[in-house]
Parts: sequence; structure tokens; C-alpha cells
Amino acid sequence: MQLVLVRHAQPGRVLTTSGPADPELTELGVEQARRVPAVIARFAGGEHRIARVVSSPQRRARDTAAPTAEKLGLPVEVLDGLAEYDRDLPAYIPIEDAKRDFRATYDRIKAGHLPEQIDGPAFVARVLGTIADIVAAAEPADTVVAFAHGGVINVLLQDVLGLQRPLTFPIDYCSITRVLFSRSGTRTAATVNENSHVWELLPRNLPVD
Ligand SMILES: O=C(O)[C@H](O)COP(=O)(O)O
Repeated sequence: MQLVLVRHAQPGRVLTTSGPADPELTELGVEQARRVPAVIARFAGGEHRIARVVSSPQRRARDTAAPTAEKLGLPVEVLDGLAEYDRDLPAYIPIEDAKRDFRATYDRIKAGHLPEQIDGPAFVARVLGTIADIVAAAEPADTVVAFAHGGVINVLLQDVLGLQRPLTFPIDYCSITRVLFSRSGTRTAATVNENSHVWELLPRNLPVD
């Protein structure tokens, strides 16, 4: 089966809140999310079918999933285990803002490490367990589309590729990463961070005023 992982679109910045930060998409994020359905629909055809659309419970992932699920005529199945490592934190700073305003946090992520306050092994076990359940429930010709997060996608890639650090890859908003699971148990990272469908909508590629 093929697992197509889509990182959520750009969310807003939430700095102070009484509970966990759960930002909505920005206008740019909504536009990015609209680019996803046409790309995903190409994975259906022949004996291949898109069997499920699953999502992290966080709003930025669910709202990114919505246009794709609508185009496919499938529900968005929320899976708690696909939540990002930051789900209980009271702040969300988009990575392009962190680069400017929270340099130490940004540098730590870019060096491949989860934030200090995160229980890394518990996060990895929760994500890998959830993905193992998705794979076990799928038929060999199925594609499952999972809307998730940079950390979730990275720790799966770490496991599949045997990498040392949890956060090796820059995973762009609405980019697509595909992992193949064979009947015999072989796992293959087919593509990582495919982003041409949103290239000019990525913050670093926007026109400079
Ligand atoms: O890149 C980030 O901002 C962090 O890894 C948080 O993950 P997310 O933005 O993909 O939820």
C-alpha cells in the first residue's frame, strides 16, 4: 500500500492561550490547501484506489484535508495518534516566524532535534504505532492519504531510512511525502517533500515587497 503524507498548510501564529494552541490556516494556507486535491486525485486509477483520508486532530491538518476529502468524496477520519509533538503546548509559531523571532528554537529544529520539553520516545512510539495500524487495515492496492505535520512525517522517515536524528528533512507546507509498504513488510520512501504544486505559495518564494 501507499501512504501519502501531506503536511498541513500555513497556520497563523498563536502565542498566548489558556489551553493548547490550535491555530487556523492563514489566507495563504487556505490557498495552499486548494492546490492539494488535484495532485492527490492522480494517485487513483487502474487497480489503485484512494481508500481513506485520515488527519491529525489539530485544526491546521483537518482544514488542509477538507478540500481533498471533498473532491474524493471521502470523510476525513481524525486519528489522534497523528497529532504533532506540540499538541499540548500553549504556543504555535510558524517556522518562518521562528527563524526571525525565536532563533534558538529554529536552530534546534533545523539541527534535527525535537524541542527539549518533548518526550521524544513517547512521540515516536505513538506516531509509528498509529501508522502501523493504518497499514495493517489497508489492502495492497490502497492509497491512504494522511494529513499531518513536519514532526510526524520526519519521525516516520527516520524509522524507514534508519536516520540518526528525528527531524532530518525540511517538510514544506502542503508538500507530499510517499512511503510504500509491501506485503512482505519492506518499506520504501518513494518521494520526500514534493512541493512543486505550491512552490510559489511557500513563504520563502513569495514576492518581496
Ligand atoms: O516545522 C515546524 O513548525 C514544527 O515542526 C511544527 O510542526 P508543524 O508545523 O508541521 O505542525
